[in-house]
Amino acid sequence: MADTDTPADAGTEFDYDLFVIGAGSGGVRASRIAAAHGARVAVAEEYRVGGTCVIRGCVPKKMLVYGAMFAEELGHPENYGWTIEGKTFDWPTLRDFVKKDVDRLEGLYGNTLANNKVEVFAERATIAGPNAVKLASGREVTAGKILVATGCWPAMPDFPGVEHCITSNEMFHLAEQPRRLMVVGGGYIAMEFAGVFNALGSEVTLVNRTDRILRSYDEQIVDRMLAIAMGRGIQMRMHSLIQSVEKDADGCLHVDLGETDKVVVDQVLIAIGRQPNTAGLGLENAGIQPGPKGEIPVDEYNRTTCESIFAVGDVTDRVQLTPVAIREGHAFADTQFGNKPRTVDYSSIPSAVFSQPPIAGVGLTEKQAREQYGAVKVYSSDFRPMKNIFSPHAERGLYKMIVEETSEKILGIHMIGPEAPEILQVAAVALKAGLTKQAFDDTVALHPSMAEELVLLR
Ligand SMILES: Cc1cc2nc3c(=O)[nH]c(=O)nc-3n(C[C@H](O)[C@H](O)[C@H](O)COP(=O)(O)OP(=O)(O)OC[C@H]3O[C@@H](n4cnc5c(N)ncnc54)[C@H](O)[C@@H]3O)c2cc1C
Ligand SMILES: NC(=O)c1ccc[n+]([C@@H]2O[C@H](COP(=O)([O-])OP(=O)(O)OC[C@H]3O[C@@H](n4cnc5c(N)ncnc54)[C@H](O)[C@@H]3O)[C@@H](O)[C@H]2O)c1
Repeated sequence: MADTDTPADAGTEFDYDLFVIGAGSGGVRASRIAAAHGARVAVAEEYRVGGTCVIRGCVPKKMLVYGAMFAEELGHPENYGWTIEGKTFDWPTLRDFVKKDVDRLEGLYGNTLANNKVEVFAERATIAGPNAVKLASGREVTAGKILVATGCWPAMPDFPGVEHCITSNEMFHLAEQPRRLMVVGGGYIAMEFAGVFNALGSEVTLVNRTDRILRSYDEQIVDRMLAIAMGRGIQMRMHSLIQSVEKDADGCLHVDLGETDKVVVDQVLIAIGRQPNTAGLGLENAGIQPGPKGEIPVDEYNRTTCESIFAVGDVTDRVQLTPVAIREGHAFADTQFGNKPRTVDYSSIPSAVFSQPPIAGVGLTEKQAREQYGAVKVYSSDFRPMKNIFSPHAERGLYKMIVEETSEKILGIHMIGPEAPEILQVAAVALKAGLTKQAFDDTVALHPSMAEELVLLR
């Protein structure tokens, strides 16, 4: 791996000091910060500035989640004293409202790059050599350093008729709301879209190859999630794999799950993970050997085996989350162009699944804590959130805190319930700061709130 303290290329030996491939979360942050440090920066984007998070990930997804939450509230207006005649839901209206905001954000990201004097090439770029980039237009440019921030792409299984299935990319552009939606996978994307479309009134079937979903989350929390999802009408087909999909003349999809019956749906969403975007990227032109999933191997300073080439974000297959890609891009720019060598701390990264209701967690799950520490203590609160009193669903929230047995140092916090991600973000500070359960006990409850359950854990 190359040195960390290589100074920015000040001369004009190259067209740019830095060429970034991919204007997503990691690439935009790296471009902006490197330019602020005085580097001459260009970035190439083959689709839309903003990348997955802004254009077809976190942001439009969260807006659809708000749509689902609104539908949920509208489902039981009478307890609030409202009578609403002629309620109807129009998917294209929600879809187009989300699209409009994505367009607005894309513009803001473009402005940020322009304001920082980052040159944007709206085209695909590939690596032509250690200091050379080839653009789709045929033009070749040179740079002192190249940063690969090309992200990931949805993985697709291989079965007859897979071409009739779609990925999360297409979910934001559907012409019609699917009356019957099949979701394949048991991860983030599967649970989030299953929750959204179930709340919007689609019949949702989730197909998962094992009996576990959301593997990185606390099992008890996930079990609660599964029970709630089934209670809300999501059909769970565990230990199932699609054998084939056939499309009939009406456009309906007949899905063979290898069982006696075929399930007929309007759309099949494949959400089985995302693979690094390195195919045809020209890594071989710089002697970089991708890893088994196609990822670019890097060290803690985001250095590849080629000393002028770096990589950040999903393409490195470390942690596929926006805030992590942003931190990596920032640390790279500070290290290489700001004379401030920095690495990213990957410990205790909080995360959430924006399902209905959401799940959030930080630190070790109960199982992981028992494996690592042997004896641990688990405090929990299993409660019916006051908000749910208005709802026909008698759903209960569950908060768990896992602590070291003797010191009671917090090892993990896990939650399911309304607004869990909002509450967990703050609780994660306590875990990161190395606090003990006593600090929570010492804090007076803020009543009435759901968050107060965290200082009342037993
Ligand atoms: C549906 C969905 C929901 C998500 N929700 C969340 C969430 O709630 N919270 C969260 O933290 N994370 C979420 N994520 C993950 C998050 O979006 C990614 O971790 C993050 O966007 C990674 O940033 P990146 O910079 O590595 O890559 P990206 O943001 O994917 O950016 C890569 C960019 O490179 C471009 N590109 C690729 N190859 C080339 C090339 N050769 N030339 C030019 N341009 C190229 C691509 O078009 C893309 O714009 C979600 C992802 C998806 C798919
Ligand atoms: N809220 C968030 O932060 C958020 C939301 C969406 C996506 N993301 C990021 O994007 C990544 C990708 O999301 P995802 O949901 O596609 O992946 P994931 O890794 O979360 O889940 C993939 C699921 O597909 C299953 N699977 C894998 N291969 C399979 C196969 N061949 N056949 C059937 N099932 C298979 C896995 O067992 C797993 O349940 C996530 O890992 C996450 O980092 C984050």
